[in-house]
Amino acid sequence: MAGVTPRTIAEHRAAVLARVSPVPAGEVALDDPAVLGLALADDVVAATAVPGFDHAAMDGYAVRLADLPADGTPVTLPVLADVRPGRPADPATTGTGGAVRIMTGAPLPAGLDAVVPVERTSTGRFVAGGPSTERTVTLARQARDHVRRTASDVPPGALLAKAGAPVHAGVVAAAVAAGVTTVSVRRRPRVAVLSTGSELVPLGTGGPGTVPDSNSLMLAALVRAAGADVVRVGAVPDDAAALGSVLDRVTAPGGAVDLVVSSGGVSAGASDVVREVLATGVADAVDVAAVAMRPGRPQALATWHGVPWVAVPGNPVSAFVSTVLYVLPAVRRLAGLTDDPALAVPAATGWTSPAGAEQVLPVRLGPDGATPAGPGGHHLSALADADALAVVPANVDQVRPGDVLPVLRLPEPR
Ligand SMILES: Nc1nc2c(c(=O)[nH]1)N[C@H]1C(S)=C(S)[C@@H](COP(=O)(O)OP(=O)(O)OC[C@H]3O[C@@H](n4cnc5c(N)ncnc54)[C@H](O)[C@@H]3O)O[C@H]1N2
Ligand code: MOO
Repeated sequence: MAGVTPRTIAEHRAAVLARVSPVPAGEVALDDPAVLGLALADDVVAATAVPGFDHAAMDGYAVRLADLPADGTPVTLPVLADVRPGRPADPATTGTGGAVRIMTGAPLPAGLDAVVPVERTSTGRFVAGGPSTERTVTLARQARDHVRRTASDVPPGALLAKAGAPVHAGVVAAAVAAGVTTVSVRRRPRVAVLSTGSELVPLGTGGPGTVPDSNSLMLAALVRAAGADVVRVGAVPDDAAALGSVLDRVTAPGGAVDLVVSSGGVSAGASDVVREVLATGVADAVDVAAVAMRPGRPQALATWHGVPWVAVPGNPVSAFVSTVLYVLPAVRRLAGLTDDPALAVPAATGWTSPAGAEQVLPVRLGPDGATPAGPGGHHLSALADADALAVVPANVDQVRPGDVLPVLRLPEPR
């Protein structure tokens, strides 16, 4: 692409991110499974304390420490009452000079301040479901009080999860326990995915000279894994009018996609339909770029009827790495998720890298670090074996074992 000064990966990513902003937020109940994976639009703060009341941490007998000799001498106490989880402590159990049979999680009766586990008492064990038959119990002071105190885990108002984090099982556990019922989350962004090329045919069809449209399925899988809902258009022929009408349709008001992603048609060929459509005047904010990276040099950005459009090159490995580098951060920003930082991972073996361009290499992560995936290099078979992409700086032409590289993990399938 003559006349275009190559930019860095970071520069192109910044250009992409400048075009997107988070989708709107709304309240969703924490018992709705659809909340899982969505980004928090606000911090989640504890509404109530955890625990909400002083309670027994063991099955046993609640006692008043003042009734037990400090030197550990056993005493025999009358069993005054029986308290169970889920009911408030009966004021009648607020006795002193006796022991109260108590089960784990039950509120500690007022005036009592420790629990002696049943196995350390003369009772030995409780019979499951059995009635309270003990009239007295012999027990001694223990080193620990086995009481979980109000707010000892979470004080009211404590920050449980930050805006930009995804709602996951741990967030649900902490928030629900702390009295939170709904969270403010952003809906999943909607992303239209299409590929361009007159040679492309849908899955399971084809003839001489045709190519299965793997990119639109691959793009859809990555975009979905990153948290978006995908509108997959599939392959569009190398025809500017056809591509223009597909873009008009997916960006029509009410159709409401938040982002369009296309593969192919961005280099200098006679049938490079994206380049052709970008020149028609319908597209705004057109940015045809060359990135000093291998693979994935030709890239383009535009806005179509107000919707941001990221165009990645058609070579399937180029399309894959470009999607991970540029499209997935855009999806995360639209979704309201905080940026996924690169890991710093040592190379487990050495490999060569082109001079003057950042190399984006599919790798496998293991205990010794990153190893080129599959047969190495930019092959589809490497993608099938990869769990991350390593980014080798432009000024490095030989990676040595132990060199620490930025590594982007591929998203888990959803
Ligand atoms: N004269 C130049 N030629 C090329 C340049 C250049 O700068 N000057 N750049 C090269 C680079 S780098 C790349 S990458 C490719 C990208 O070209 P396009 O984005 O226009 O991609 P296509 O030509 O449409 O396709 C390239 C290749 O990938 C196959 N392909 C495309 N789409 C799919 C799909 N959906 N599923 C499976 N395979 C697909 C396609 O059949 C081609 O083989 O341009 C270089 N050329
Ligand atoms: O850089 Mo192209 O993107 O060679 O494959």
